[in-house]
Amino acid sequence: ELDAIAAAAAAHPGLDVAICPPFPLIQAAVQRQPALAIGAQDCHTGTSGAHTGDVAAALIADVGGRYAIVGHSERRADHGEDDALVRAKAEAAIAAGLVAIVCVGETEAERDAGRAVAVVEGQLDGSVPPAGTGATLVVAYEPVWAIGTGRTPSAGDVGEMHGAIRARLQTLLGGEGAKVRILYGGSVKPANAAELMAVADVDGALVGGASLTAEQFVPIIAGAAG
Ligand SMILES: O=C(CO)COP(=O)(O)O
Repeated sequence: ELDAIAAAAAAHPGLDVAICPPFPLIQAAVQRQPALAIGAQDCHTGTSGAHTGDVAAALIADVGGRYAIVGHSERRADHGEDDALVRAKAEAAIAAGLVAIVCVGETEAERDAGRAVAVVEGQLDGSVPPAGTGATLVVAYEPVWAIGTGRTPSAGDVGEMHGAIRARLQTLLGGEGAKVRILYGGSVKPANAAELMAVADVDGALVGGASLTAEQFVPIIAGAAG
């Protein structure tokens, strides 16, 4: 699968394609496809010390990783990660030379209550590193209720949220906030990728299930390339 994905990435040099496998597979993925960007699904906040089971951002960089996803909703839910911890992880990733992909997104109850934009703005305020730049920071909007469910927000709702995220990033980061790429994630599939990627301020996708097979991920790469 990785070979076919790497070939598709090479065929679209204007697009940044990255694969973020579980920790034990990062080094093997880098060695197999050195030209394909590989990243991690998490990282630790610290640079040294005794933290058994945690993986330092510098170690991810050492084995050739280039990205770290931080604050994924599953980390926030399964491990109680709050905004301050997510920000500390993002800062550690950036300090190690990685690009930090900071995830935000509302639950279904929060959306039903009309609080989706306010919730995401609050997550951005708490988790975006103040020194983030267009080169070091990516934000991924992933509504929790859309992850792995086959459901996606309407293009209108995605546009509203990404516009709000852009505005907040510009408030938080000034001019760099205009350069930070904002990904949409949650049930991105070959059939909906092009439509979602065409929405204003959607600069890419964070793909879960459909990234596991080249059969599904390669058409998403093509859809993102337009
Ligand atoms: O959480 C996700 C990516 O990190 C999205 O997962 P799915 O694409 O499987 O919905």
